[in-house]
Amino acid sequence: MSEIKVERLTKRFNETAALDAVSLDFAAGSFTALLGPSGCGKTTMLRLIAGFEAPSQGRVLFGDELMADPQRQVPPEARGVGVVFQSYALWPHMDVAENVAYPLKARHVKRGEIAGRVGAVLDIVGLNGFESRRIEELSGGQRQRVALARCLVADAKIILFDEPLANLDMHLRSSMVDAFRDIHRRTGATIVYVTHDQAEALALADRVAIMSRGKVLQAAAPQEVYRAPANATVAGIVGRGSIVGGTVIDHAEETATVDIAGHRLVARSAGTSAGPVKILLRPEALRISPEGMPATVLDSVYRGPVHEVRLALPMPGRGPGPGPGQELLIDSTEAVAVGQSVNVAVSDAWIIPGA
Ligand SMILES: Nc1ncnc2c1ncn2[C@@H]1O[C@H](COP(=O)(O)OP(=O)(O)OP(=O)(O)O)[C@@H](O)[C@H]1O
Repeated sequence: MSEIKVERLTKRFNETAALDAVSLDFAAGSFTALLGPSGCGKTTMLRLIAGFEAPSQGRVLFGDELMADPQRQVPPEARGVGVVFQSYALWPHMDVAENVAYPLKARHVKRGEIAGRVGAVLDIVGLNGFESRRIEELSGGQRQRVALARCLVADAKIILFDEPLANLDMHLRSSMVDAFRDIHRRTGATIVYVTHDQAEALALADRVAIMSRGKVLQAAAPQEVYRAPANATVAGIVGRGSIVGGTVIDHAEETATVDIAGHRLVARSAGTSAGPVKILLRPEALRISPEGMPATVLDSVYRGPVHEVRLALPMPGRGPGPGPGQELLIDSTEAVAVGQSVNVAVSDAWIIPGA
């Protein structure tokens, strides 16, 4: 059963639709990341689910129960939803245990039970032994863990996260990614997680909903949005890669032979396609090799384990050489010189639907 269902959900602020007729189901126990550029409507969607905003049109349901339509809204505190924001919103004058216990005290849970539940969630977030620490004595990552524990202690079936790791440094972020995966496993909660960090979204979620301008463009497993983006906008939001023009020579059901700058290769395809198409080539599917698509090195930047190399494809009818033609991005383990002629072997290509 769907734990959360949004139906043609629209939120307008003045003239602009921050959310534009979005329909999406969130299965019980699923972990969905809302991913997209700044201003695309991620936070608005979360706030409508939490009950901090009312819909302009459409509905929010939890199971069969109506939470909100333009006329009626169940107040946030009656929705039984846990919310964790980027700012931790902790009580500075309380210690860790008091902060975490707060939602239970507000509900008049018995003192003996509170201690046990606070201990259990501090264990989950790795803050055992920090019970009597003051908030100001904690690092940013520890504060976020306290906020997480305070949310978990209430045992909500639905937990909403709005960029919870945005204030943390890279090292802490990756350790928190592990903590979130663990929390999802242990609680089985239905999680909706807003981020503009695609690495975080792909690593954490079992489904990624790609948003742009108030719409959900694709909602699918991380591997699917990466390998088979539904359109050019999704391809641009998720992962690195090049989108090049080509022509379909011949097609089967799920593949097609395409011509890219005079070179033929087989690409995956969502259905039959013909004529000019746009093809997505991911850097890891391209390799400099003795044979393959001819190209010329435009630029090379060392990025740790690999050189990120920009290549120019030959212009049709002009032969190889740099020009205002199409470009490829590849990761090369070997250094290459600008201006060098190379060949590129392609192990995977995707014809972008409708592009
Ligand atoms: N209270 C408000 N009043 C007016 N406009 C708003 C309000 N809240 C959001 N908006 C507008 O709605 C659009 C979507 O905003 P939203 O905060 O949902 O985006 P977002 O995807 O979460 O962005 P970010 O990643 O920057 O947080 C933006 O254009 C924003 O300016």
